[in-house]
This record gives sequence, structure tokens and C-alpha cells, in this order.
Amino acid sequence: MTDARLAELADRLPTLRLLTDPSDLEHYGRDWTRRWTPKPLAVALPGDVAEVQAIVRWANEHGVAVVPSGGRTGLSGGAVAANGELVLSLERMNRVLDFDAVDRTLTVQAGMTLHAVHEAAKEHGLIYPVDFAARGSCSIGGNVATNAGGIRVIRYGNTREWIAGLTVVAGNGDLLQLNRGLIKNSSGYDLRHLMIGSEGTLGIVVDATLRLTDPPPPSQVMLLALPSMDALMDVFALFRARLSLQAFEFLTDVALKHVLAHGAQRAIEGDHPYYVVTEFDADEAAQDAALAAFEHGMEQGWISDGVIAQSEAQAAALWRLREGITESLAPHRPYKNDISLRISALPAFLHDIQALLGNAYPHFDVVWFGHIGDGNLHINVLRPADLSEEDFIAQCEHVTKLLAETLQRHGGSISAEHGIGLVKRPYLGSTRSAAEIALMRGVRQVFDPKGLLNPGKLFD
Ligand SMILES: O=C(O)CC[C@@H](O)C(=O)O
Ligand SMILES: [Zn+2]
Repeated sequence: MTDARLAELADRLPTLRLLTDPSDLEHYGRDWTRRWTPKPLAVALPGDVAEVQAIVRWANEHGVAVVPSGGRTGLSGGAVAANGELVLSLERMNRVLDFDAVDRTLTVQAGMTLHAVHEAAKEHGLIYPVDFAARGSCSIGGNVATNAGGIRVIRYGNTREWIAGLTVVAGNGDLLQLNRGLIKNSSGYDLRHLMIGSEGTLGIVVDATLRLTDPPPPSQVMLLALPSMDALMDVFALFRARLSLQAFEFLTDVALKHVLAHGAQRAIEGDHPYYVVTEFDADEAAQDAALAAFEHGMEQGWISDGVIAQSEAQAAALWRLREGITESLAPHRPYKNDISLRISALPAFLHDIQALLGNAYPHFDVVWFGHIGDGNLHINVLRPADLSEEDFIAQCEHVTKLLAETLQRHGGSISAEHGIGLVKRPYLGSTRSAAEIALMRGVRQVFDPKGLLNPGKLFD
């Protein structure tokens, strides 16, 4: 350890785990974006809150930037450390701190994975309902930092809805207990909600008190094949009106091609441009309603084919067609967009955007999928093998500018659930007004006067 600042940190905190091996710097300095070359100063793995506070105080004294780090499954560069920052990984702080049966809350350290939270809730006969494919690796702290959404938002909302309290280390090292699990708390600004979605720029979440709820009734999973994007909205309206939906997700034939090539099993024969994976409450009456909705959709020409899972294994296989997409695309180093619209604005937006992307990317594979029931679309553009990464990104950035303008016209957002990070920073102004951004900068200044927490993320 040659850096005098690090030597001083190690002196100050003799039990702190501090990594400086090149392979560790590489591993902890990047997220799933893979676009930036990691170059952190070091990686600190504190074991408790006092160590986190001491690190932040040390960072202030030495003017060292700190990148808070969870599972690094983010897709916007929010956890990238490419400029000599100290990565502060919450990985070792991954325990359940408390379960309260009366309040129905689970308090966990920020480094706990979403999957581990699900399991811990299950032990008490309850669920933590936020869920998505990265559950095995992403951490609760990261979920809070991006206000993560996922596949159950249509029923349960985003992470924000489930945070009853947060313990946060502020930019000066102070410890803040925000909301303390209260249901009602009309005592001024709710700083907890400022932290949620702040992408590590306002404080470091060290633990979270999560609300739990009853498990949903038994459900059924259905895969539908559809002839057009318009039909997608018709089928969504039909199913939402007749069933109690837990999820309503879509993918295109291009997405299906990739996920099948990656080992998923085909469930519907033939070529269909769009598919829906939907899950709904399934008592006997609901099963009849689902069948009736399906038949109505077929009669109207909105549905071309469909299957309903007959077992848990089949349900998992249908879900894999949707949840396996990101992993199946990863080898192509896709350029990602994660956009949000009001559901009512989707048809007009889709009309505009399909024409725009068709013209802009005539030779690229464009993969559409996502949480159509929440107005959240994922558009992944795949790099052709003969195009350099640099040229590919430049072309995609040009199209994203047009996409951002189209979103602005339709009142949408450039990030639905992945965050702004580094990737979407140039487009923040298409979703937030200049006045809003000025206020956001002001808030950041109050929480982190020296601008040391995750600098360069959200804004420069
Ligand atoms: O890879 C993506 O673009 C989306 C990832 C994730 O948000 C999903 O919905 O599967
Ligand atoms: Zn998503």
C-alpha cells in the first residue's frame, strides 16, 4: 500500500478490510455496463456502521471521492469507479438486524441481497414483494439508491413503497435515522424519500427497515403470442379489467430468439412478433375469467396463441423467457434504454418511436421488452460484430437524443428504474426541468458539501 492516504486510513481503522490488488480494483470498480475502465484507488469493505462513518470522515479530510457499492448489477454506471475513488462496498454488511411481527417490518443491513431478503421474509410467513431477475446479486442498498422497480410493480409499486425507514451516513459522516419505521410522520421534509433514488449522491444507506406483506394468493402464469404492438395494449386493457394481475411483461420475437439461443425452452410454436408473460391471482373463478379473456382476445384478433403453465416448473420456464433476456444479450454488449411513460401515452409514443428507431437503426438488432403494464420499456440495441464499440456508442447516443426528445414530447422519462448514473446523464434535462435540476444540485450540496459521494453520477 504505497498511497499515504490509504496508509493513514489503515492506521486509523486497523480492522478495516482494504483491497488494492488490481483484480479486486477491476472487480469492484465496475457494474454491468462494462463501458468504463475501472480505476479506483482502493476498495474498503467495512464491517459496521462506525467504520462507514470513519471512512466518510477520512474521505472528507483527504478529499477522496467515495463510490458506494452494492451488488453492482446496475445498468447505468451508477457504481462505476473510474477516477481514483475509494469504492465503499457494503458487501460484508449483509445481516438481518431485526424482525418486528407487530409492525411487520424487517430491518436489514444494506449489503443483503434481494434474494436473501425474500428468504428472510418467508421465514416469517410474509413477503417483501419487490422482485426482479438480478435478485441473487443486487443488494437492498442499491435497490434503494435506484428506487428499483422490477416485475411486480404493477401490483406492489417500486422499492419506495416498501421503505419504512433508513439509516444513512451523510456526506460529512453524520448518522441519520430517517423515519424510524413510522407509518404516519407529518413532521416536515421526508428525507427518507430524498435518499431513495439518489444514486449514492446524498448519503450511504447502511440499513433499511422494509415493510413486509402477506403472500399473494396462488397464481397462474400465461404466455401469449400477439400479432402487433397495438394488440399488446388491447390485451393489457382486457386482462387488467378481468383479472387481478401480479405481472404483465412483454418481449418481442428478437428477444425470444436470443433467450432461446441461451438455453430457454420454446413454449409456443410459430413466428409471432410479440409475446406477453402474465401472472394473475388464480382461484377457480379467476381461472374461468382468464380463459374467457383469452378467448375474447383470440376472437378480436389480438391474441394468436397462448399457453398456461400447468406446474411450478412450467411457470418458471415461462418466466425464464422474460427474465433470461438481459443475460442472453450481455455477450453483445448492448446499448440500453430504460424508458417510462404514462400507460395512456404509450400508444402514441410507440407509434412515433417505432418509425424513429426503424429509420435510425436499419442494420442493428433492436430488442424490445419490459414492464409494459407499468409503461416501462427496455430497448436494447446490439452492436454488429464489424462495428467498433466507439462508433456503435456514438451512433446510439445520437439516436438516444432523438428518443429523449420524443419522450419529452410525450411526457415520459429517460430512466424508469435503472437510474441516470453516467449513462443517461446527458439526457437528464429532457426529463427534469432546469429549475428541478438546480434544486437537485442544491440538495446535493446540503447533504454532501464537498461533493465526495459518487461524484459525476446523475450530474457532473
Ligand atoms: O437489460 C435490460 O435492459 C433490463 C433489465 C431489467 O430491468 C429487466 O427488466 O429485465
Ligand atoms: Zn426492468
